[in-house]
Amino acid sequence: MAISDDILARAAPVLDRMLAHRFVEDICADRLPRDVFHRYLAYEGAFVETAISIFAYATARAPDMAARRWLIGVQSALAESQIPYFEDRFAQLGIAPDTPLPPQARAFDKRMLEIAERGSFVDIVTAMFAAEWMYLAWSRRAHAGPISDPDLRAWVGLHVDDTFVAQAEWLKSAIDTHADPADTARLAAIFVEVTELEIAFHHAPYAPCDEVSA
Ligand SMILES: Cc1ncc(C[n+]2csc(CCO)c2C)c(N)n1
Repeated sequence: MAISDDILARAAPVLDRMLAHRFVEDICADRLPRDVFHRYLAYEGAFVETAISIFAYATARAPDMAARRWLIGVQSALAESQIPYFEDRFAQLGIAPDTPLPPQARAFDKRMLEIAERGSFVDIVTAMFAAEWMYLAWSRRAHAGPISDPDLRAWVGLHVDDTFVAQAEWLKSAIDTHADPADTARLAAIFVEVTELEIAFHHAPYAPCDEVSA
């Protein structure tokens, strides 16, 4: 079995919990409250900025030029198109760019950055694989159904388009190319930990009063 598939198999219970998350179920049933979506977008904007740094660490530790080139392309796309997307949406929807982050969103950002600072190339790639693979899975499911809010529809659409699919698949195959089978248990633990943090992250916009106690 490919190492990436072994990781997915070992992480199946937590991955299934994320895919059955209230946030995902609400989008699939076209009933995600607008205020929840807008708070979520504010937390997301902060994470996309963190993702630029995460990919910068991955670029620095990349084993070859092909990987470096790919990762530089990812950083460029995040800086040149994702960040402007958030700036534009925040302005249109009246979301404050400095919306305070709840503890769960801060914990996710902090731990992802920590893995990037301290981990090996495959550790970083696995953390981002965890973050992207489940987005692809739930976005495909959500995209097949009706989504009334055009902004939410566009957001889900971003995660089923060819660019995002290629990115998630690149991460998966980078694990298979560069990881050693002896790394599997450590990488599966990273995948599980990141997915647990994702579950908490997606719970946060439902409980904005957590921001007060932050
Ligand atoms: C909390 C959170 N987790 C995962 C994703 C999926 N995702 C979409 S773009 C991107 C960064 C660069 O490819 C990632 C990880 C997300 N958006 N937000």
